[in-house]
Amino acid sequence: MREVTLYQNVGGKQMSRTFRFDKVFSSDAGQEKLYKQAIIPIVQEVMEGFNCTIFAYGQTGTGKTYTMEGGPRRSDDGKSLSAEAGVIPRSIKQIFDHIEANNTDSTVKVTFLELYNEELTDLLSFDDVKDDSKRLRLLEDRNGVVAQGLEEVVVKSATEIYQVLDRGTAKRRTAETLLNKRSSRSHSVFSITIHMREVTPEGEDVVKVGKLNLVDLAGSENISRSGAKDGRAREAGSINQSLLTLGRVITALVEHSGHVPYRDSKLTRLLRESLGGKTKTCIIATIAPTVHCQEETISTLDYAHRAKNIRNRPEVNQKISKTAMIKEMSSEMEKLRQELVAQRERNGVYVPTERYQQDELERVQLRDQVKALREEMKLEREEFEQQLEKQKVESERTIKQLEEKAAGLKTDIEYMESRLQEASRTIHERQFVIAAHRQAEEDIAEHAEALRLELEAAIRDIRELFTSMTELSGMHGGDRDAMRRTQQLTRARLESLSSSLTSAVDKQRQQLQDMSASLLAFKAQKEQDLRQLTARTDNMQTTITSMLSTVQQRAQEADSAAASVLQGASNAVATHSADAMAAAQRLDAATRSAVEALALCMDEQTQQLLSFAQEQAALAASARDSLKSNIGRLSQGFNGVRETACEGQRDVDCHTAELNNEFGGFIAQCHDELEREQTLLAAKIAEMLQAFAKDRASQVARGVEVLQRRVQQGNEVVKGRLSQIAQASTAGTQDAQASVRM
Ligand SMILES: Nc1ncnc2c1ncn2[C@@H]1O[C@H](COP(=O)(O)OP(=O)(O)OP(=O)(O)O)[C@@H](O)[C@H]1O
Repeated sequence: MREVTLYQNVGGKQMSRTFRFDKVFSSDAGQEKLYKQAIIPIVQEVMEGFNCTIFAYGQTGTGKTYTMEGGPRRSDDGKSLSAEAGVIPRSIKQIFDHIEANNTDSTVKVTFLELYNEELTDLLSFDDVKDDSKRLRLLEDRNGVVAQGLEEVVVKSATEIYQVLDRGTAKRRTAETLLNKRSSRSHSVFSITIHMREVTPEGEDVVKVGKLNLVDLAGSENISRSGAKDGRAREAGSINQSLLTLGRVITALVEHSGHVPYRDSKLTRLLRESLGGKTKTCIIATIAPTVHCQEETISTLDYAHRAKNIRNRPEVNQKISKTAMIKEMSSEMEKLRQELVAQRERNGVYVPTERYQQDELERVQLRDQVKALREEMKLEREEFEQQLEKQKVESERTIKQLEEKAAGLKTDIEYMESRLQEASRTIHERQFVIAAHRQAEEDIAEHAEALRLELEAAIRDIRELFTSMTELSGMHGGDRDAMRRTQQLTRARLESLSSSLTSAVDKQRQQLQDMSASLLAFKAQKEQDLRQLTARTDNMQTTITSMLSTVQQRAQEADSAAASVLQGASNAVATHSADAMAAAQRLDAATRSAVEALALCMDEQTQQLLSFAQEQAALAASARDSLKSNIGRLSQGFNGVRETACEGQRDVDCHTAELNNEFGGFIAQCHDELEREQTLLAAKIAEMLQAFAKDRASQVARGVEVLQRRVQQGNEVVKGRLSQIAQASTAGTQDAQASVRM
């Protein structure tokens, strides 16, 4: 079987994807089958002097560890391997079987390390797993990248190697109890190096070297799900870094990019030779054939499929002649001896000439690097200073603008205050006018009282007039004309009195109406003023709020820009310092001290930079704070003025309402009183006229009666006189006749 086909339901459509591999094993394929078909040829190549690497890659729980380590190692008989034994024990067995079968003179060395959080732990050392100082460092030597101080355990039999393996696994488990499920998130590399002695056809003794790396990678889903849980951010990030870099390295190798980012993670640095190098590499991709793991399965298959396209250039390791080997070992022994002597005497460390020269070369390179770093730092510092200067200028400009706006606001506030004063002056004036109106009202009331008195006096005069008229009428029965004139005169005076009273009332009403109208206009004016004041207040508040938010935003921007520049500088310095420190560790004590001095100098510069940046940040913060406090004060002042304005307005409203009430009552009262007085006056006048008319009629009737009586009396007198005259004339006639007769 060489294919994996994945069926997916995409938008209701059944789709399938097929991946081709060298070999595919179903879930029921046992450990033995996999080993026989896939691993045996690789281990054989190792025995031929090749370097080979076997990776287990896949989602957590899909069987990477099971494939590499397997279940119980021993079968029930305790001699052979169990059916569940994985790739590692089986490879060990194959190697030792081969050695024994060929009776090869050989040395087998094993190393076992774990990479967790970008930190290397030697699983075979007896150091405490919690001791951070015992973490391994990666160094590059002429054989490639090696973990400095990694314990290489020489083993003589498969049983011994199993014990070593168990020790490493136990140590890994101890670490796992410290951090739950650590194995899912760590990578482990178990390496077996075999030195095999051979005799060439020429009869030369040579040593053949083969190396097998067995790598159990962290769960691949950590790539996509990393960072999802807060507590694991850094840890997952590191796994990401290693797995992602592995992915990127694979992509770069497949696409034949110029740059392959091996140096971006410890895993890829460590396995550099296994990826696109001289090593033969096999990837075992483990998957879970369930629907809910579909996404991860596709990703794993994709990953493995891409990796399949990497073309390594396997080369058999150069065989070392026995003489060379002895020479190398002697020089190594000499080196160790010198080191031991130096250690004993504590007067330095022995360094072989070649190593010294290399170190010297590295020192020179490092010096150049440091110089370049200094230049870079200088440039960064200059750039940082320029940015700070720019920000300072910008902040100053902003502050100036804000100050200008604040000055504008102050002017506005002053203007508001003057408007307020004007309004309170107007209120006083209005109060004065109202007082004057009240005075006028009182005057009018007094005038009305005077008029009333005058009317009473006039009524009294009329009475007197009628009395005199009556007398006159008695005396002069024929003086009707005079009486009529008097009557007309009286009516005219009464009318003029009534009209003057009406005009006084009208005037008073008019004055009251004017006063009401002016009060209403005053109120409307004040309301409009208040509306304008409120609108301006709102505008000013909006402006202040927007100014505050702009200032805060600018300050935040300045802070974040400074922080990012600072962070960038710190990062650069940290990276450079870390690189410099790593390089320094490869040098001798003298070089190290020079580098340390340089590092110190860099630290100082960093400190200077940091303190400078902090100073600038503090300056920016204090400028921002003072600006904030200025604006706060202005805002407070403004609020105070607004409060005062509101209070003034409330007073105005209150006064206006009181005045309205007072005037309403007063006007109503005046109206009532006027109407009552008018009614009373009208009633009195009507009464007077009635009484006057009645009196006059009765007087006239009495006069007529008197006159009639007098006329009768006159008639009777006349009659009596006439009869007397007639009698007298009769008597005279008779006398005359008598005299005549006489
Ligand atoms: N082919 C298999 N046959 C029997 N059991 C298996 C097989 N594959 C995995 N298992 C079992 O499944 C469980 C998980 O497997 P394993 O620990 O090997 O997964 P893993 O991919 O290494 O997980 P992690 O990434 O967490 O280390 C173990 O209990 C293991 O014994």
